[in-house]
Amino acid sequence: EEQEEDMQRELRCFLRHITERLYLDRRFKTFTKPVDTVQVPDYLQVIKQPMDLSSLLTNIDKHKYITVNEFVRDADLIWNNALTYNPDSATLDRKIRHRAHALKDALHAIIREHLDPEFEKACEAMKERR
Ligand SMILES: CC(=O)c1csc(NC(=O)C2C[NH2+]C2)n1
Repeated sequence: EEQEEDMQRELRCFLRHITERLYLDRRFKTFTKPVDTVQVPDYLQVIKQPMDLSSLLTNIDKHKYITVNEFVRDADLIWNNALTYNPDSATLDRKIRHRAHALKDALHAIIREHLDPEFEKACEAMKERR
């Protein structure tokens, strides 16, 4: 009903704020768009669930996430995929892994700083009711 729609609108606003903060951070430029599988042809053999910051924004606007936890599961794919695809000691791999860890830390710091646990509980309760 009405207050549930208000809560979901507030959730989408919160998730957009997080995603836009990360999108604007120059360290995370490599994570803003889907990996170009023409330039990186073996990417989809290695990574089964690609994710990126622009896709998160699209998903938010398509009402894919009704709890913060569902959003975090997709957001965690971004940096986890980068660790998986870049395991070597080569300089570029290490640079991307460093950025992946920075993305993980920034994502979870913003959530810890801004998320009211009672709000997430209310979203989870609504998910159970549906
Ligand atoms: C987004 C992401 O994880 C990504 C984009 S390119 C890349 N890695 C490379 O191009 C090579 C360095 N060893 C493979 N990783």
